[in-house]
Amino acid sequence: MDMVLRFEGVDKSPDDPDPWVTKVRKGTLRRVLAYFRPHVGKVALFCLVAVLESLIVVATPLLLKELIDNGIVKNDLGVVILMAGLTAVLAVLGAGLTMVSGYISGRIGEGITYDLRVQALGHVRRLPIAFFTRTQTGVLVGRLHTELIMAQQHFTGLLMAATSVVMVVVVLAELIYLSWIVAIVSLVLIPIFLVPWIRVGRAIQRRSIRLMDANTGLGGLLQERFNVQGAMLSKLFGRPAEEMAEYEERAGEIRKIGVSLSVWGRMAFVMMALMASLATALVYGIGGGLVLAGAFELGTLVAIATLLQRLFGPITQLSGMQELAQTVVVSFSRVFELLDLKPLIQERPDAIALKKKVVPDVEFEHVSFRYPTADEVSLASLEHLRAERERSEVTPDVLRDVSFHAQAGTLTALVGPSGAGKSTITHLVSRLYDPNGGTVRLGGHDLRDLTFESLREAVGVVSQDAYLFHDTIRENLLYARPTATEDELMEACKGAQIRDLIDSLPLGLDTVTGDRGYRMSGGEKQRLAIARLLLKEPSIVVLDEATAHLDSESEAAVQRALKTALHGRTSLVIAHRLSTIREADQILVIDGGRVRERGTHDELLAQGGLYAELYHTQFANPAANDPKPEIEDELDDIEPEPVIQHMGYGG
Ligand SMILES: Nc1ncnc2c1ncn2[C@@H]1O[C@H](COP(=O)(O)OP(=O)(O)OP(=O)(O)O)[C@@H](O)[C@H]1O
Repeated sequence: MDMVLRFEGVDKSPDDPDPWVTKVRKGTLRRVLAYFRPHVGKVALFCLVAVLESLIVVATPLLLKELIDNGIVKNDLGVVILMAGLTAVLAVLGAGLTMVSGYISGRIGEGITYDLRVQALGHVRRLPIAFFTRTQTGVLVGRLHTELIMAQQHFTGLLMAATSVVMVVVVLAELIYLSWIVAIVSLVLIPIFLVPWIRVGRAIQRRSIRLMDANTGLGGLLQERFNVQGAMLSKLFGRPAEEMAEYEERAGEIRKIGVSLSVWGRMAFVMMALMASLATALVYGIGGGLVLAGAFELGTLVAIATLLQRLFGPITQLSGMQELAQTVVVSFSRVFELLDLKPLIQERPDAIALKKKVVPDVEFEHVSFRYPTADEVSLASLEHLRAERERSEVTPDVLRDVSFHAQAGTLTALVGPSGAGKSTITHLVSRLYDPNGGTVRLGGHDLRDLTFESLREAVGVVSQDAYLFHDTIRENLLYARPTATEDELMEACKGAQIRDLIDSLPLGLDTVTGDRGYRMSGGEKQRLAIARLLLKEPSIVVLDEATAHLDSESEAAVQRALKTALHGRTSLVIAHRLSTIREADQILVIDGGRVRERGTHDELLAQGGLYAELYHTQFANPAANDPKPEIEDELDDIEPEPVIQHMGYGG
């Protein structure tokens, strides 16, 4: 416990700042130890092997004493051969036991890291989307992966070093047995040496954390810049010289900390070696005098000298243990930080499942919402650029008193300026966020009363920039329904108007989509996303129509696909296309987080309000002024049509 408290007190200096985030909390050590519980049997076996190893180590000097005093000095070859043989046998046995203890410590270390990793992954998976919107992906991956590997390595090293404790105790006991004077001298020297070592240990610990942070930070930056979108932005807008300079600066920082860590580590080693040499010289001086005075025999001095080598070796390891233990505790505490983040959105223990096969209605009742603050959803250490003042800054309300009712099986179109809150409304329907006030209901149930599983099954989402995994088309589709047969996959592709494309590809469904689907066009990706939706068969569809102009063929295909996707479902569509808006059972005009107007296309036009104004502004725009604004209902005749770019407000 002391150790943990000491970490908290690590001094900060301008040139050697603490990492600004990781705090090792009181109780962390106890928490780390709790992970040992399932591995108690292996730990006991490990201790037993450690004791056996120590006994072998201390038996060797006794054999040497016997060999010298009763063999060489008394000229007895039999004793010499027997003792030498026994020493060799013990050496082989000791080597075998060291291998066994290495295996067991590996099993314990890996086992504990496995438990922690699985727990952390499960927890992060449950965190709300707000966490992921704030977190730098690479840094999160670093925390869950690289840092855990480091923790595991240090942890296994720590277990190995733990055998030193047993060794030191046994060696000291034998020293006392052989000569209490020499034992006392050794005992006095150890604390004198360990005091300066504590300072060295702290310096090493500070640098280890900074190194971990710097490595994770660079990893995060690389992940961001080297994914397809990042690489594209960088190629189009990037300033290679400046970017390279940034990489160099970060890599240079890592080099600087690494060199400093290496120097401090070497200093620790030198201190230990010096201590061992000085102590050995001292003991030989005192012991030699005692042999000359006839206080003990030559064999005893050699045994003591041998033992001392065995004592300072484990002490060196023990001192390294402090650094290792600190690093392990810090590494664990970085994962604990994540585990301690309470998911803002949780399933109630008594949550009920939404009825299957029944298409529910969607109702918003006086809903207000603001996006959560940084402190509510994420960790500063995972957002490398988060400003201190932003942490608890309350964000403004994005939705204010929003009420509407989307009848089961109908189409509701959301229109309005960019930033009005349309996407936010759709996020609340799939419970990516909970409202701060009011209620969102599906089929008459408050969303917060429903099980996650039934909600996931009921609501299907197609976003503007449909995300595809870097995998085959088949795997991307099966993600929605792993049990789907080949026929069902092809049927869904047909419904989504993507079948012809797939048939034309040499590898068909086994074509790889590329990172984030970058090898598919915008329209193709959206149709694949629709196929995925059709396989999922949700009763509610949340859709963000593409704003980008598609060519006439893609346009018509997407619209046909949508027609299939929305049929018989309750749909909430962020609409950009006139045909969708005209077909909607109700249009909600969202502005400034409120529902300003509602009604059908004709009703709203007749009202002559905001919708009418925006509609006319849009179509007064020559670029968007299609010669045939009247879209025929017969989908086969669909022509490219005006895209309502957020009703004239841009975006
Ligand atoms: N994760 C977030 N955290 C904080 N604020 C957000 C977040 N997402 C959106 N906002 C803010 O909420 C407001 C509403 O955004 P929303 O995405 O709902 O608008 P929208 O009407 O869908 O706009 P667009 O048509 O441009 O997509 C905006 O001011 C936006 O900046």
